[in-house]
Amino acid sequence: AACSSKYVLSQMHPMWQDPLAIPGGDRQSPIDIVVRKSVYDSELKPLVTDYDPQTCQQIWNNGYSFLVEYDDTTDKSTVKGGPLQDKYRLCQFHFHWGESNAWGSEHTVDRKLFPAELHLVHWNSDKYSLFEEAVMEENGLAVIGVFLKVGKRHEGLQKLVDALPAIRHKNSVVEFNRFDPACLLPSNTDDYWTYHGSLTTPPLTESVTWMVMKQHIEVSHDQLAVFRSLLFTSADEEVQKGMVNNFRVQQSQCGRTVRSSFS
Ligand SMILES: CC[C@H](C)CCC(=O)Nc1ccc(S(N)(=O)=O)cc1
Ligand SMILES: [Zn+2]
Repeated sequence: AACSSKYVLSQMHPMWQDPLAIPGGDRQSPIDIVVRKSVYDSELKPLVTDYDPQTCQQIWNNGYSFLVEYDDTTDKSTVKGGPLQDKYRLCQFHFHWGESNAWGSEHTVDRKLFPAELHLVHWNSDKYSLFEEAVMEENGLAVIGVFLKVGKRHEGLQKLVDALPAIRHKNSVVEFNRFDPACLLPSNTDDYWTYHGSLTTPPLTESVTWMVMKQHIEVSHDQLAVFRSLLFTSADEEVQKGMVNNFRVQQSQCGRTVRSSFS
C-alpha cells in the first residue's frame, strides 16, 4: 500500500495533485480517526493555550485558503501541554471547507465528514528560532484541528467573515487586528486525539504533532457560504475559480497509533 512503496496514491483531487513521491511518506495527513482503534493515554495533559489578540496582524488569501496571521516574533501567543514537550508559537490559522455542507473537513471521525475544519498552526519556539526552520523538523510544528458543524451563528467568527469580501482574490491582504483565536476553540479542549503527521498542503513535511478536538464548534450556513465566495484565482486571471473543496485526500495510517486524551 502507500506506506511501503513510499508513494502516496495520487487520486483525483479538486485542489491539487498530490506529488507522486514524498520523502518517507509514511506519516502523511489527513487521516480518518478510527475511534475504537485509538488508544487512551492517561499521561496526556490538558492543552494550555495562551493567545494575545494584539498579536493578530493580517488576513489574506494565499490561493489555498484564507489565513489569519499572527506576530510570532515573541512568545505572546502560544500552546503547550497536551502531548507537547515544548512551547509552540501561534503563527497562523486557516480553514478547509467543501462546496456543500456534506463534506469539507480534512480529518474524519469514523469516516464522519464535517463541513469544515479549522487549523491553528504553531511552531516549536523552545527549539527553533523561525517557522521555516521548525517546518523541517520532526517535533517542529503543532496544529490544533477543530471541526465545524452548521448550526447557530458564531459571533466571534463574524468579524472574520466580514473581512472576507476584501480578500476574494488570491494574494489579496487586509489588515486585521485584535482577533482572539481562543473564541474559535470549543468549550472543552481537554478531549482530543493526537498523532504524528504532516502538513496537508505542500511542502507536506512530516513535522506536525496533530491535536484534533473531539468537540466541534457551530457556525451558521450563511457564514460558511461566505467562505465559498472566496476565489482560488488572482484578479488578473481570465477564468475565476471558486475556493471550495480545499481539503486533501485522506492518507494511509501506516500503522500509526492515534492516542486519545479521554477514555
Ligand atoms: C517554508 C514552508 C512554507 C512557508 C509553509 C507555509 C505554511 O504555513 N504551510 C502550511 C501550514 C499548515 C498546513 S495544515 N493544513 O495545517 O497542515 C499546511 C501548510
Ligand atoms: Zn490546514
